[in-house]
Amino acid sequence: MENKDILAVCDQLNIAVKNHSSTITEEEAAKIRSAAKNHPSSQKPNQPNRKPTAKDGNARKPRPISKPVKQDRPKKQQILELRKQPSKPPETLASPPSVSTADAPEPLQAPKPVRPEPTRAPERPAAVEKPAIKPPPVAPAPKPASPTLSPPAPKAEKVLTKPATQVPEMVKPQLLSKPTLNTPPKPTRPEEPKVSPKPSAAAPVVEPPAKPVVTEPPRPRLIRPISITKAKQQAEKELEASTAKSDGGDAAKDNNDTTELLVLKPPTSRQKKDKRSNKSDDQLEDRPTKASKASLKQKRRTQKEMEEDEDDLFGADGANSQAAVDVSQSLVRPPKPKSMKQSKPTTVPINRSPGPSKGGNRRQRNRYRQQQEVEVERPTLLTLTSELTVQALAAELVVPETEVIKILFMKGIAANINQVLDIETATMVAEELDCEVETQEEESEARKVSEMLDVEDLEKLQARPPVVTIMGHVDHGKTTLLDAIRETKVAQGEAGGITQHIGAYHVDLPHEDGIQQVVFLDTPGHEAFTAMRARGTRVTDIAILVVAADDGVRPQTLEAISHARAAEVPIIVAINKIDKEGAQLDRVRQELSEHNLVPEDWGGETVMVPVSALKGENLDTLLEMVLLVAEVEDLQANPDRPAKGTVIEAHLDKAKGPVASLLVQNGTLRVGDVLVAGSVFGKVRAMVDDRGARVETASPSFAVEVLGMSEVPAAGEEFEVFVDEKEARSQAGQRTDQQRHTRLQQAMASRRVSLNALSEQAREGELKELNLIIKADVQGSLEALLGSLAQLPQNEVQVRVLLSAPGEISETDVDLASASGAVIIGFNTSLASGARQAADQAGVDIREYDIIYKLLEDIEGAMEGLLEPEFVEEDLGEAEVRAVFPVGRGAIAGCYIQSGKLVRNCRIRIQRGNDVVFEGILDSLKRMKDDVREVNSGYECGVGVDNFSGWTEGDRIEAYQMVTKRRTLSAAT
Ligand SMILES: Nc1nc2c(ncn2[C@@H]2O[C@H](COP(=O)(O)OP(=O)(O)OP(=O)(O)O)[C@@H](O)[C@H]2O)c(=O)[nH]1
Repeated sequence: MENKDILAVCDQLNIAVKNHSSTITEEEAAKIRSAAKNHPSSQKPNQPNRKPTAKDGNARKPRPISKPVKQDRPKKQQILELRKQPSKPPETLASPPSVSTADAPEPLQAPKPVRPEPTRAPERPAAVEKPAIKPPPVAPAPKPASPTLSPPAPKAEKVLTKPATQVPEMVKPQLLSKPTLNTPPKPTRPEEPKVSPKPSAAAPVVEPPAKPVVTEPPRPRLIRPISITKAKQQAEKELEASTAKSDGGDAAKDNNDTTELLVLKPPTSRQKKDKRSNKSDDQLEDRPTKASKASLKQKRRTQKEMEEDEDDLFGADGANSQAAVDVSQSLVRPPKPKSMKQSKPTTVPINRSPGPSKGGNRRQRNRYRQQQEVEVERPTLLTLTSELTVQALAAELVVPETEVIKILFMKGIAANINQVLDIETATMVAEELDCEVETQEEESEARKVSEMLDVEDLEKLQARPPVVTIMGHVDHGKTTLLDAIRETKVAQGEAGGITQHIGAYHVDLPHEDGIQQVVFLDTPGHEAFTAMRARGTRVTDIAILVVAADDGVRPQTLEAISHARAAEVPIIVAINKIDKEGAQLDRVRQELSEHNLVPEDWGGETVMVPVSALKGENLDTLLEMVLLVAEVEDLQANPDRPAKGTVIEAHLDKAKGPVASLLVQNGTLRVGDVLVAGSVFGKVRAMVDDRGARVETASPSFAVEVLGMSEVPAAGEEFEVFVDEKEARSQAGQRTDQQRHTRLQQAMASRRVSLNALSEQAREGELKELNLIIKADVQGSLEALLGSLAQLPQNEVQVRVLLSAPGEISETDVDLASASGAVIIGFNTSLASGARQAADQAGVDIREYDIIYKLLEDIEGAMEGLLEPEFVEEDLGEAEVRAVFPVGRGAIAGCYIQSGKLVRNCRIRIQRGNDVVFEGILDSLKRMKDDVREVNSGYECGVGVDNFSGWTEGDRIEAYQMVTKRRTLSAAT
């Protein structure tokens, strides 16, 4: 029977077969056999239904043989053949016996009869396809189907399997060309085409979660021939159904095609990874639909077409494709050589994208490493505000503690990591590590420390008088100028003629038909008062720089300029002493210009007024300028609030107790106000203005002397009025504790200076200390003194100030001095009762001074007294040897003393020509025959030396003695 007849029989018997290659069971075969016996076709004589072709060739001969046996044998032969197939590749498997007989005649010649029908095989595909569509859908095989279960029709298989195996090659371009590929469901499950045949499967394209789906590797079973075949069938159905649809539909199909092809690509390791993490069953559900369509499309497209697409991808549609490449490359790593080449560059941006990629991790590591490197960078500038431990310093300098300890050790300082270093020592260490150090005090000294105005004040601001500071070099006439302005003679009353502490004076100036107040701060011009001047600048609004016309710009002039600039206040230059003969105005202007103070006359911006303070010349112009600049500055404050300001000066008055000069910078200070200045609590008992008049209030820019402070506050401290007394007290208490702690640290630091910074000298016994207790009238004087002392050379003798405080010298101070071997220095202060007596009893030296120069001189003297004296040669005389007298084993030199004298037991040097032949002690000196102690010049004498007898006439004797000589501090330096 012919195959189609057999298939017809199968159809009748309801045996599910697709074509002649389909596998049937033994039972089904038996049924078919019995049915076939009755089939009409089996009754007909078997005749070939076509003419033998050339291809058939020699098949003619066996035909007669095959005829007789054909009816008996075909079934068995078919089964036998089928059993051999499973192990063969699909193509081989796909060749059923009937087909193989067409190509190879040998089986036909076998003893078992075979029908010659194989020659009709070429016509079969059409017949095969029909039944392939008709059969009910086969349920998806749960396991990979063995080829024996569903050998495909030879032709159909060739069409399908080839593209299937080539898919990875052809797919890539498609994949790359369409971003929609992000969502391709797997078409490799053709068993489920009907589940979701929607072409809209492309929609998920935009959904990021769909991406991982794309990356899913196709399962091995998905490329089973049977699956593809079924997919094809299903796809054909769908094609038929959709041929009438619109172009849009086609487009959708195209998309699906792409997705279909995509999935067939071999998975990459990353895809596998992604799959593990992202895959979901739901996503898998969608695949069959797309797969079926893809299969269909695949069938319709030739490889050539694919390649054309690929070309298009990287051609006309460059932009889009590029984007697609970016996406898809991250998803799949297709092994496709051609497209790989094209897509290589596009992998770069993907690698750059943030994420947990290896590249990203490396970048993170690099960033971390860079951070590490940044952290390791050492600072080049260090700001030190207070002493600190070795550990803290090491941290600041970003070095190991051992490094700091090593540096200290090399300097002769043994320290551990908890050792506290003073700023000086810390600076030394930092400089060793090439790090500059600046101390906070230096930086902030001249700055306006805190803003006096609060936000609430802004609505109630009123004009206030300017606070003017007069600055300049020593003796350039600051006090005289101020004196001239306020028409008093302050300068004459000052000790030593020098201003020694800040004074604040109010001056009423006629201005625009009224009176304008100006507050002047008279700051000292001596170098020692630098700190105080800086403080003066800190509260000032305008600086008057006094420069003597006959002296020009001097070091402290420059210093004053820098302070004014640091405080950002305008500078008015008063060129003083223009009445003097040596006055050179232009020279002063020139010198100032070199320091960026260019006079207005020369096109600059600095107001310069030539004046004579002594003669009162041109002072009006100067004051006019002050008011003008003040106007421009628009100085304001809020008088309707509790006062806030700065302590200008403070001292202890025997009768009045602590007295503080306060400059009110904002608000109004009233008698009865409770205030805290620094750490000092106070309740204003009385207020006195600069003219000695009692006042009840002090408005902004007013300076008053306040009584009622509990202690002497430090000059330069800010003060603030508190509404609540309790709060004020607690605030003061807190600050006191803080200060006590700081003082303690300073005391420790003072001791450490001698122990640490100078430990090397101390070890060698060279270090001496001069312990001092300094009491002064006011805080400002103390600072000036301490500043001056600090400038004394202390490399061999160290000045240690054990105590410095304003007030009179008390018995307690004497006790302290006695215990520590200190000298008490009193500056502008007096002795408390009993102090002198106590000092006499304890043998304590109390020195009192009212001029700073004298004080410093004495201290220098005391320090020099502590210096180790030096031994120096002192020449005694010279003698010439004129005769040599042998005496026993030795010899006596007969000499003539040419200068000075020779003294017995003095040191002598015997010179012969330019050589020194002996150096030692002159043991015997005789005049005539008598031993004498010394012989003067012009006389002859006999000289004997125990260890030397090799005299020669003409030798010269130099006599000298070693004496100690007191050293000066400058020499010691
Ligand atoms: N010829 C002349 N001498 C003046 C003038 N102004 C000041 N002097 C003199 O210069 C000297 C110093 O004057 P002071 O006012 O004490 O100078 P200072 O700058 O305040 O000095 P310190 O307080 O030490 O900083 C005094 O002898 C003054 O008489 C002036 O305009 N002309």
